Order: sequence, then structure tokens, then C-alpha cells
Amino acid sequence: MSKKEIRNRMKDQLSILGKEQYQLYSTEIENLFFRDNIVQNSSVIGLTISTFPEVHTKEIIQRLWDMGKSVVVPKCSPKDRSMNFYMIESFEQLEVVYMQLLEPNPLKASLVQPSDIDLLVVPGIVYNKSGYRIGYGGGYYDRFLKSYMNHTMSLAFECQLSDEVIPESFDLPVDQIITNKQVIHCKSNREEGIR
Ligand SMILES: Nc1nc2c(c(=O)[nH]1)N(C=O)[C@@H](CNc1ccc(C(=O)N[C@@H](CCC(=O)O)C(=O)O)cc1)CN2
Ligand SMILES: Nc1ncnc2c1ncn2[C@@H]1O[C@H](COP(=O)(O)OP(=O)(O)OP(=O)(O)O)[C@@H](O)[C@H]1O
Repeated sequence: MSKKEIRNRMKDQLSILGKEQYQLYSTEIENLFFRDNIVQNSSVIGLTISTFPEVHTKEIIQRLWDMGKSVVVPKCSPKDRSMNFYMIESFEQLEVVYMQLLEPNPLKASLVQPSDIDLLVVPGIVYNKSGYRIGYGGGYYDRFLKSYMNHTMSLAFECQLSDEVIPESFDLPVDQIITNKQVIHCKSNREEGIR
């Protein structure tokens, strides 16, 4: 199956997830996220503002703020498919300008260098256990990750795992995936050849 077919099939599967299950699983992932050592030791964390059926992030962002951590979110540049991360202290610093996604308003938020982001939460639609993923097809994260050297992690519903994800030359894997059931250490899976 092609990347596009795998992506579309998963989108269909996720779209029928009931709101209650969506909330329950998202909260389970959120709780595992906050128990994680890397999360606890990171002060600046990059996330996207989720839209259904992505694992919820607004609740996570609010809890990070409550803990005194810094939250940075991406603004996309469609012309060169690059992203810049801005620090937000409130959801009022967000606006919709691109693809109906909430992004930081650069007039209301400050730009942060990638090297200052301790942990980056990478969005996606389908993942394998070695951390390779299929996203929305923009290639934004594939490009960004080339020069991002700190910790990476994805949040996913257990049903988003599939061994059908075959990496292409430009794909870069995440270090860890947190699902509603488990924490997957992708780096060691890659070393052991587990897909
Ligand atoms: N909530 C959330 N925010 C996010 C992401 C995400 O996955 N989730 N992104 C994760 O990367 C970035 C935005 N990703 C995007 C990916 C694709 C397209 C886009 O233009 N898609 C075209 C098809 C592109 C193609 O075929 O090459 C389209 O849908 O028409 C836009 C944004 C940043 N913000
Ligand atoms: N590092 C890169 N440099 C240049 N082009 C790239 C790079 N990475 C990906 N691309 C291009 O971007 C397009 C989208 O890539 P892909 O289908 O892997 O996106 P995705 O992983 O689903 O999206 P995302 O990374 O935004 O979550 C592809 O056509 C690919 O050729």
C-alpha cells in the first residue's frame, strides 16, 4: 500500500473514533506524558495545537504552563515548507491563517531557536515502532528534524501503530512514542531491528 493509502485509511479509521473514547485515550496519553522523565526534565517543549482526531494537546499545554514550563508552537511557511517556533503563554496569542490550523501570531509571541527547544512533540497520522511516521504530507517535520538535535517524541492512539510504515530516504524517526497503552522506546527498537 502507498503512503497516501495508509494515511487515508488511518484518517478514515480515526474519524469514527467516538468523542468519549477520544477523550479517554487522550487523557491516558496525557497522564503517561507527564510521568515521563524527559518531559519532567525539559523546560522548553514544542507542540502543535491539535484538531480532532489528533491526540489532544490543549490540556497538555495548560498543564505545562501550570508547572512553569515554556511552550513553543510552530508557524508554517508554505512557500519553502519551513517552520518557526514561537513561545506562547496564552491561547490568545494564536490565530488561524493557514489550513485552519491554530498558529502563533508573530506580533504577539516571540521567536525561539530550535536549539532552545528541549523536547519536540512531533505530530503524525501513522507510526511504526521504530519511530518512523506518516504525517499530513507537508514534509514540514521531515525538513525541520534534519537540523533539530534534541529529544523528539510523538503522542498516538494505540490504533495509529502500524508496521506498514516503510521509511523513505528523507524520513527521520522520533525517539519515543507514547500511546494510551505504552511508552515505546523507538531508538532501542531501531537498534534491535524491530519495526
Ligand atoms: N495540529 C497540527 N498542527 C500542525 C501540524 C499537524 O500535523 N497537526 N503540522 C504537521 O506537519 C504542521 C502543518 N502541516 C501541514 C501539512 C500539510 C499541509 C498541506 O498543505 N497539505 C496539502 C497537501 C500537501 C501535499 O500533498 O504535498 C493539502 O492538504 O492540501 C499543510 C500543513 C504544523 N502544524
Ligand atoms: N528533508 C526534505 N527535504 C526536501 N524535501 C523533503 C524533505 N522531507 C520531505 N520532503 C518532501 O516533502 C513531501 C512530503 O513528505 P512526507 O510525505 O514524508 O510528509 P509527512 O511525513 O507526511 O509530513 P510531515 O513531515 O509534515 O509530518 C515529499 O514530497 C518529500 O519529497
